[in-house]
Amino acid sequence: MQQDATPIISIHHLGKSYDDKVVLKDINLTVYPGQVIGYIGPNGAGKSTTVKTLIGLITDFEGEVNIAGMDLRTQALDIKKIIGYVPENAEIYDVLTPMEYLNFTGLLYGMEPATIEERAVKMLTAFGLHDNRFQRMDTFSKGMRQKVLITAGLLHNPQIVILDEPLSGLDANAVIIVKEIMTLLKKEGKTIFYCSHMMDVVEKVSDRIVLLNNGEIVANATFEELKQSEGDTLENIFAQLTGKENLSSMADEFINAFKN
Ligand SMILES: Nc1ncnc2c1ncn2[C@@H]1O[C@H](COP(=O)(O)OP(=O)(O)OP(=O)(O)O)[C@@H](O)[C@H]1O
Repeated sequence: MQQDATPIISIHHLGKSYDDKVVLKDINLTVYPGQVIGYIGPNGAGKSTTVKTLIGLITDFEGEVNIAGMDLRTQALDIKKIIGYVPENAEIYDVLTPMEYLNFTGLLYGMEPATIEERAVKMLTAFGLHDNRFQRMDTFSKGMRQKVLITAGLLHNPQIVILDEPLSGLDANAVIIVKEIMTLLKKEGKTIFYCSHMMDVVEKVSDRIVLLNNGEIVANATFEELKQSEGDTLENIFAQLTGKENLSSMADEFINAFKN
């Protein structure tokens, strides 16, 4: 798709270690404008580390990252302006109300207060939080907080949207809304980098699936291409490529712990 366009994200030989533990090894990835990348991998594979690098939180990486023609090492602040990031878990300022929090976030992005107000009300209403918009968030459920985080990540209408397990804690209706939001953002030409363990959603929304295992990319293809070479469902492909084909015997082993 759009192979002749200029890439919006180019990652060359990205590496990252925590002390002497190597977490990302020679990651090479090219993402074109308007693509939805499903970035998947087992727990601890290095997905969040990749994302934290792309959004400029991790600076001591090896290799080169270029985003929208800007070098991540020297132009991180400009890059941050065009990225929207929704983390899986965040320390939300829960003594604030959603409107206060979104106002704070929007102002950090240099948005006009009137635009923040208008957009925040519309987005919160779409998520069913209109009546909660002036309540302190310390009483909110995980899903309600997640809805506020998603709103905060998208408020400035970013060109690139990075979602790290955004569906965490959301109820079934909210999952449908977020999937639909992703589809609409894609239609608007946004580039989406989507990390998730929810294989059914990744399978449906991604143009390209990138599978990370032990800090290395072990697959980078469309779902159709993966199906032809690796298996019928993304769950099976995932198990095959991450060397975990004996999942039921692992479950047996777990339950056997109760037996003498
Ligand atoms: N701040 C840190 N200091 C030391 N090690 C870390 C740190 N953050 C992550 N790691 C390690 O790096 C590896 C990759 O972690 P990362 O969070 O990127 O994985 P992930 O693929 O996002 O996993 P999950 O699916 O469980 O969220 C793990 O072994 C983790 O223990």
